[in-house]
Amino acid sequence: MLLHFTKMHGLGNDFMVVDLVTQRARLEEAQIRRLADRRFGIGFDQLLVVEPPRDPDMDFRYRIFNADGSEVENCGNGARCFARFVRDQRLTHKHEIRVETAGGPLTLRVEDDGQVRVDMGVPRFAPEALPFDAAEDRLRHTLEVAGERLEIGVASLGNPHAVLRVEDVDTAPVARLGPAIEAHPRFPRRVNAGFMQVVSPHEIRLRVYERGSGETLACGTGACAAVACGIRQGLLESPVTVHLPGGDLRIEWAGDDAHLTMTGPAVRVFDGRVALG
Ligand SMILES: N[C@H](CCC[C@H](N)C(=O)O)C(=O)O
Repeated sequence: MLLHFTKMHGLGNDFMVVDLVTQRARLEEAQIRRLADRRFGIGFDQLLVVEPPRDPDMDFRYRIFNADGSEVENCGNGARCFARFVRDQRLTHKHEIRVETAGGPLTLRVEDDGQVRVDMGVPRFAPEALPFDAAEDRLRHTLEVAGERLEIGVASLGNPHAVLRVEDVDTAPVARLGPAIEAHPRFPRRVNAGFMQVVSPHEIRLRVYERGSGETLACGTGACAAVACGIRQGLLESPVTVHLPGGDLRIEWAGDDAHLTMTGPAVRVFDGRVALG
């Protein structure tokens, strides 16, 4: 069968987006890995799947698969592309779209200027929310990794994030420490590893080594996690502009039990069809 898809990106974090509302297909883990391959397949950081909702209060079910085939709880850049896609495909005419994810509900709002604003819910820091093996919630945890003793913040945006403050993201040891943090045994479901440089209380630079995909040009939930940890640690104040290699995101969070919002672009690149072997 031929599966119709759309290639999209959020600040260079790129996606294959598939409508399984009007199409039917079963995508196995090995197939997803093949499709994700940038030489033998279509190539993407994540596969985003649009399905009918299971919860009648929601408009869609939003499923996310990393390039390694693992299904995950959330994808922030993907959420913005999801909102553009379902409107472009006329699966909805709403400007405010409620979606259910494995990590909880999200509200996506397509703004008049074409940017998309996502209500990411309340960031959580308790170790069990990630999960992370630690005795209690702390602003910073000590992590022994690759022969080094690091001080990290941890946060869940539905998916797990470790955030390491660095002096300069350009010289940060992302290639060496990223995989070691991702696979650290204290993160039973692995973790996304963010490297955050504080420019000012309202501005950071960030690189993210993503769980299941490696370093990407941008990570939406990673930007949210870095800002949430930075605000908690007293380093940052809302709103914060996050400069990622692929571009900028605006993150707002009033702290405590307030919902955190992320605003940024969503770009459609091309439509295609692929034979599912
Ligand atoms: N690699 C992430 C999923 C994609 C997150 C990222 N692309 C975003 O924009 O939030 C994880 O395994 O939790």
